[in-house]
Amino acid sequence: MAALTRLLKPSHSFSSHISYIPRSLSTASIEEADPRFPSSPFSTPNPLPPRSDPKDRNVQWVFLGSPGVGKGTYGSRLSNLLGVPHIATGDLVRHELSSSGPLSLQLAEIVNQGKLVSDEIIISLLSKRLEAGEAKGESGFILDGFPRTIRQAEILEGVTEIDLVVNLKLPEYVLLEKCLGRRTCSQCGGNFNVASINIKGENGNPGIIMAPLLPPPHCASKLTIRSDDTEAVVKERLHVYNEMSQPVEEFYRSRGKLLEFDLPGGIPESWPKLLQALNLDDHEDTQSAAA
Ligand SMILES: Nc1ncnc2c1ncn2[C@@H]1O[C@H](COP(=O)(O)OP(=O)(O)O)[C@@H](O)[C@H]1O
Repeated sequence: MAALTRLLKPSHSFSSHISYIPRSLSTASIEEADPRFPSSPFSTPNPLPPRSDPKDRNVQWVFLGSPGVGKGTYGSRLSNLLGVPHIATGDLVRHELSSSGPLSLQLAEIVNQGKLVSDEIIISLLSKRLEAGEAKGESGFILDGFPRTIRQAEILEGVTEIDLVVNLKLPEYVLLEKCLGRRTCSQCGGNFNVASINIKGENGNPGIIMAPLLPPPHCASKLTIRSDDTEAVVKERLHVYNEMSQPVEEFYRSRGKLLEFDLPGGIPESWPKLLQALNLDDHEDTQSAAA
């Protein structure tokens, strides 16, 4: 329980917000060095070695990347494949926003300006989510949208061992289009994207083609747009990412945990390559997951 005790020390500014750290975010493996990840800084992490069943892997992964890059898309696909929960702090924030709880007005103002919610609030929401998952017997996770500040990364580092951090990357001009094209079905919760991206390569920069991910007819009349997916707010979120979250990439790079992944295109092009980069292309489940 060493890590938990450390986190809950009265001197720690988060002590009043973290009432519980699930076992998966607490003790055991912290003190043991993980031989999969060499300690030398700037080394490229070696994703998990192939094993017979991806669901045995119980991963603790983080997805980093700018708004619109596809953290949710690929995080949730991998969560299905690996049988671990996909926990997106943006979803936790939106869930809180949609409730009439005391936090919702405060959160609406922050989110609709494209700013970051305070570390205290986000850790409190995440702790509650992990606690609920632990009670249901969840173990392992794919974290999406957390950590987003060095402070969040340090706190996470203090309580658990992150196996791998996947840094998804797309050129900035594509990110804006992708955010503005996002749609969610208010009935089934399905996520779609109406943006059609076809940028020719020039001046040594590669071109990129991303076909839209269109909703089926029964969702078409029920599509919603996130209130923070307006041009001005997306630009601010991209700016905030560069200022506050890009240093988190370096935090993990220097610990040898960062796997850089440049998306080569849309889902059909990117998903098989991502599986390959993660050593997950060896299992039959990947075929059905790709469908
Ligand atoms: N780890 C976090 N720290 C602070 N704020 C967060 C965090 N995760 C989500 N948020 C808040 O929720 C909003 C939506 O998050 P998310 O859905 O991850 O958006 P994005 O598309 O920008 O990656 C963010 O703009 C921010 O206000």
